[in-house]
Amino acid sequence: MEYSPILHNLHVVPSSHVKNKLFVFCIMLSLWVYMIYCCVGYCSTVPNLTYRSVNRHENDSEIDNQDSSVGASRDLLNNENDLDSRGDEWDEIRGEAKALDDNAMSGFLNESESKKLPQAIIIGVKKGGTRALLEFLRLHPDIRAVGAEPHFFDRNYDKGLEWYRELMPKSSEGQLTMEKTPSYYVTKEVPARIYTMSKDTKLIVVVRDPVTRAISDYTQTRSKKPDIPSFESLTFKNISAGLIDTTWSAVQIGMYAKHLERWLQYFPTEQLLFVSGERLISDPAGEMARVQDFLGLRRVVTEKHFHFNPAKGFPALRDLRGTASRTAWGKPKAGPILILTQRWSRG
Ligand SMILES: Nc1ncnc2c1ncn2[C@@H]1O[C@H](COP(=O)(O)OS(=O)(=O)O)[C@@H](OP(=O)(O)O)[C@H]1O
Repeated sequence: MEYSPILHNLHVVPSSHVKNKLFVFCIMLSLWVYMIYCCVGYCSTVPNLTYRSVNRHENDSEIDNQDSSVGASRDLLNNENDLDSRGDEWDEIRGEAKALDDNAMSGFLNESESKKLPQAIIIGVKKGGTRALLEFLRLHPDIRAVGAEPHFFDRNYDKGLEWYRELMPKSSEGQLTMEKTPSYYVTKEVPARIYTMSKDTKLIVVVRDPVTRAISDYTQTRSKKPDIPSFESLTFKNISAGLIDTTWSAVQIGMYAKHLERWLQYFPTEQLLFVSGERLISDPAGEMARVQDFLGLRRVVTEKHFHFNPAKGFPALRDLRGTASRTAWGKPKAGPILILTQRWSRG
């Protein structure tokens, strides 16, 4: 057959044209898939952010409301809107890790991670040292914890378990998901609700001398509302007779044994761990060893993570930048050990 330019055009030129089109189509398809993936990753971070802002707003308006946790008690100390902001303060210290948590690409890099309901919860007590304990635990590579207080089992239960799960950070198999909400311990509905979620939930209570706890609670409120009555007048019905007003919430929260009875109706003692708020200050590594044992974790958080700051009188977190765990997050190994001092204000 003779060479024909017409035939050549019919067979060769159209096929290379189709190839070009296919090539462009593939590139566009890949770009679309990538963009959709990024959007999905971004959206998964949105509920957390939304919750934080909504929660703050709710707390602002609740500041003068009765605290349902202690029933009909007199409550002049409901200033829990402070709690999340202190969480943010700690988050600044852990800024690097938090930024990675919120990064949509971290999900892309580790598809085996998912959000899970907490297997362990710090349930109390308010002003016991719960924030410090949670932040110490967040140093552990096998723990993923939400920084803000979800208040799911006391204030947001009607939102449902899916809502609660969405608040949790992603975790991989073998990692424990945790949260802390100190008002759970004194709220009568909470033990049954946690039991309904999972009867195997591990429960941690940070307790502290009830009198210093009450003073800490009161001091925090007075820094916001200087006009409240004196501590003595709120504590005593009759100061000369030494008669204490047990209807005051600051006193009620400190009646640890009374609240414990409710918990023991649902959970065996082995599932509850009482942590000493005092020892979290005097011997944080020792107390952390107990907590890690209770949670069935390796003792990773040890003396080397703490630095005692004599000026503040509190242990501060030591940021071990450059350790193996940091390099696991893709950070450079070089760099000096930084000692980060935590600014703690009373109240
Ligand atoms: N390492 C470390 N650093 C700073 N503070 C520490 C630490 N360990 C325990 N504490 C004590 O924690 C008290 C605050 O308790 P909470 O975090 O449970 O308060 S809150 O319920 O979340 O508002 C707080 O009480 P006050 O300082 O008396 O207010 C501290 O005494």
